[in-house]
Amino acid sequence: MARGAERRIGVLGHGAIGSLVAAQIAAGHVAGGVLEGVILRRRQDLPYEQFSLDEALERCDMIVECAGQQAVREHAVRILEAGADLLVISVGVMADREFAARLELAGPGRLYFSSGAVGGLDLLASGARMGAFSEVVITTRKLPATLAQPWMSQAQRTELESSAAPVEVYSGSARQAAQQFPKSLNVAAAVALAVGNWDVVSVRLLADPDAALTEHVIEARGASGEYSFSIRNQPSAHNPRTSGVVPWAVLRSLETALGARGGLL
Ligand SMILES: NC(=O)C1=CN([C@@H]2O[C@H](COP(=O)(O)OP(=O)(O)OC[C@H]3O[C@@H](n4cnc5c(N)ncnc54)[C@H](O)[C@@H]3O)[C@@H](O)[C@H]2O)C=CC1
Ligand SMILES: O=C([O-])CC(=O)C(=O)O
Repeated sequence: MARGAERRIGVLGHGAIGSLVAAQIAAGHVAGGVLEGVILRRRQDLPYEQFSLDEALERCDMIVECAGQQAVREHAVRILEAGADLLVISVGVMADREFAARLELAGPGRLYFSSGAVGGLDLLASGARMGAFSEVVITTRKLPATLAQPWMSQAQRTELESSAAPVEVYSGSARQAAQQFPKSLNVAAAVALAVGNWDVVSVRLLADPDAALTEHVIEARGASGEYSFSIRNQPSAHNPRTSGVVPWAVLRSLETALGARGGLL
C-alpha cells in the first residue's frame, strides 16, 4: 500500500461489537481506513453497503471479524487466500489445533488478533521473548446468565442461574475454556497467544450474581518477572456477555494494523 492510501475495510458481523466498529470506521475515526461495507447474514436497514463475502473479497483490503468463532472457522482461510488481511476478535477459535495450523499456512493475506477485553498482553508477549512463562492463570468473573451454554444440562443451567453466591463454572486449560465458552473466554486464548504457549495457561471461570462489572484477573510468572493484571470492565449495553470496551479494542487494533500513523505499540 502506498503511504497515505486508505485501505478498504469490510466488517463481518453487526452485533454489539460490529455495529460500533462499522459506525466508527464510517465516521472517519480510523486513520488509514474507510468502510467499504458490512457482511451480514440477513439484510438490515443500515446506512452502509451490505455485501456477500465474495463481493467483499473483491473490494476490501481488510476484513474485521466481529461475528463469532464459527464465522472465523467458515471464512478465515478463504479471506486470507483471497489476499485480504483479517483481524479476528473471536481469538478462541485458535484453540482448535488443526484449524490453527491451517490458518498459519493460509495467505497471502495477513492474520491479526485483537487484544479484546483484556490488557497486559504486550508485556506478556515481551516477557515471552525473554524467556518462558512457568505459570499463567486467568480468573474471569461474570454474571451467571451470560455463561449458560448449549451443552449444559437443564439442571446445570438452573443451578448456575439460581445461585445466590459465586459458583465455579469451569477450572482447567485455556484450550478447553475457549472451546467450551466460545462467547465468554476468548480472553483465555488471547493470553495463550501472548505467552506463546497454550499449555502453561489455566483458567477459572466464576458465575457471580453480584458481578456488575466483568472481571478478568491475569497472573503470570516467568523468566522476565511476575505480573498481575486486574481488569473490571463495564459490560456492553447491547450484549452483557461482551465487555463494552471490546469494540474500542478492535478499533485500536485495526488502526495499529493499518499503520497509517505512529503511536503506542
Ligand atoms: N477477544 C475478546 O476479548 C472478545 C471476543 N468476543 C467475540 O466476539 C464475538 C461477537 O461478539 P458480540 O458482537 O458481542 O456478539 P453479538 O451476538 O452481539 O453479535 C454477533 C453478530 O454476528 C453475526 N454473525 C454471526 N455469524 C455470522 C456470519 N457468518 N456472517 C455474518 N454475520 C454473522 C450475528 O448475526 C450477530 O449479529 C463473540 O461471539 C466472541 O467470539 C466477544 C467479546 C470479547
Ligand atoms: O468481553 C469479555 O469480557 C470477554 C469475552 O466475552 C470473551 O473473551 O469472549
